Amino acid sequence: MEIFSVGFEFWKQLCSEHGISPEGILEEFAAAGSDRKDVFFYQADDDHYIPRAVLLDLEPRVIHTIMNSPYAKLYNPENVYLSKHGGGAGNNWASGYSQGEKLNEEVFDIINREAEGSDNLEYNECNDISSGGRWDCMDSFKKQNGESVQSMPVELGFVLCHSIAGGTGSGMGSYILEHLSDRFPKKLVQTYSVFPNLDEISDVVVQPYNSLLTLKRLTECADCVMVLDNTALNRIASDRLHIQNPSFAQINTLVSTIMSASTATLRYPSYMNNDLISLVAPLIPTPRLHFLMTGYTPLSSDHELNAGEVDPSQVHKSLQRIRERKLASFIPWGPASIQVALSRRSPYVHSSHKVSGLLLANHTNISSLFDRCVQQFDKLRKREAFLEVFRKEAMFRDSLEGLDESRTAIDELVREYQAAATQDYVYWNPGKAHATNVTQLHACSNERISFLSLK
Ligand SMILES: Nc1nc2c(ncn2[C@@H]2O[C@H](COP(=O)(O)OP(=O)(O)OP(=O)(O)O)[C@@H](O)[C@H]2O)c(=O)[nH]1
Repeated sequence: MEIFSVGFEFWKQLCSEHGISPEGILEEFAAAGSDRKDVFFYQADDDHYIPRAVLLDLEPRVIHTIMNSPYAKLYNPENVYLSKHGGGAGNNWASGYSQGEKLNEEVFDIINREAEGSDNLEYNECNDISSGGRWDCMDSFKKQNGESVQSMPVELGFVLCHSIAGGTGSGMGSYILEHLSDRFPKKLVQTYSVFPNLDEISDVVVQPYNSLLTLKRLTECADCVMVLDNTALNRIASDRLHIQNPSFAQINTLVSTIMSASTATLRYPSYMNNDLISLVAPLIPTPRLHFLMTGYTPLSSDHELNAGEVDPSQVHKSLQRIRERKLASFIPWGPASIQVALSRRSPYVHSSHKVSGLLLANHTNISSLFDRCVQQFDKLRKREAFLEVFRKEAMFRDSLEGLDESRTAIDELVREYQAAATQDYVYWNPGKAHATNVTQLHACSNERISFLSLK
């Protein structure tokens, strides 16, 4: 199974939450719903919904799997793109990137068509691209639902879902990411990026090279990266859910839960966080430190079961307590930022938990993940291991500078996160050595918790 399954699971989850059948038909029981199906789907006719998605791949296997599944008719066939070459990227970032360059026109024709279509619509949209190597491009409307008298400003954004370790999602993904931010400089680019499981020996030997090359683009070209860490997800599955050797299908169930919960306030709007910008802006006070951690919990104590809906005033009291008692450490150079967004959730998907919560945190400790990636890179690079596959591609034929620049960029990112945990971060200058004693750093964060309550 491949990473595309993450995007596929996401769409399956959205269909079930909005009462849309695998063929894209709105179920009768969902016809009167006040949810915003149009955030992630367009309406072909009264009861037919199509995902705002572009699926791209360099080899046919996964797209064929989808086309042979009950969801074959869900997607717009013009938005499913398979390279004619069909040989994949061989787990090589450079191959994925250079194929992205060659296919640039065809791929961006599809993306542009989606984006233009969105602008022409009366209500606003936000685009989305998902899937490792294959990108779903979804324009998400922020059309106010029927009762509202106000119309919202038109806004377009992209969400990309990919892996950083293989060849297609990382290499071709990097190419698209660079050109997306060039072509749509004012649009928000958010990604769901799958990080490899560093606890196990990967059969992708060049994974550390692929990862740093992609991380550099994620740092420079994305506005917000949701880190989906396979190491952490595997540990959760085995330690907390007691699943020995979890499969990707099991991991992807966790991932699609996080993805759907993190888009819940867009799809079930309330008074705040109902567009992508207001969702991520409070979490990201400085532009490069935009890698977010997620946590999810079904809260199921008796108290919650009897309490029913979350009382916002109680939530705010709890937050105040956290601040007053300093139960969490926050960045010392800015206000302690912890927010809660309450959201409804789908009435069509049964859950035994009355309340569940998604945590989105911008935590300086994320730098330890990048640091591990740098260390893995160094181990290979020092031995000059597996460089010949990169030298085969024109961009690395004469020099491996591009590879080493990525290492420098991520090392700098790690140092910036470390500096952000100190009072004098405001004076931080990437070019200069920072006089921080790393051992004295403590991790701090900016947090947002979404409580999804049943209504
Ligand atoms: N969570 C999750 N991770 C996956 C899945 N499939 C692959 N991965 C991880 O993603 C990385 C490789 O990504 P792939 O999707 O196989 O690679 P690709 O982007 O298709 O690139 P090529 O195979 O070179 O064309 C590895 O770190 C895998 O552990 C999946 O279904 N779920």
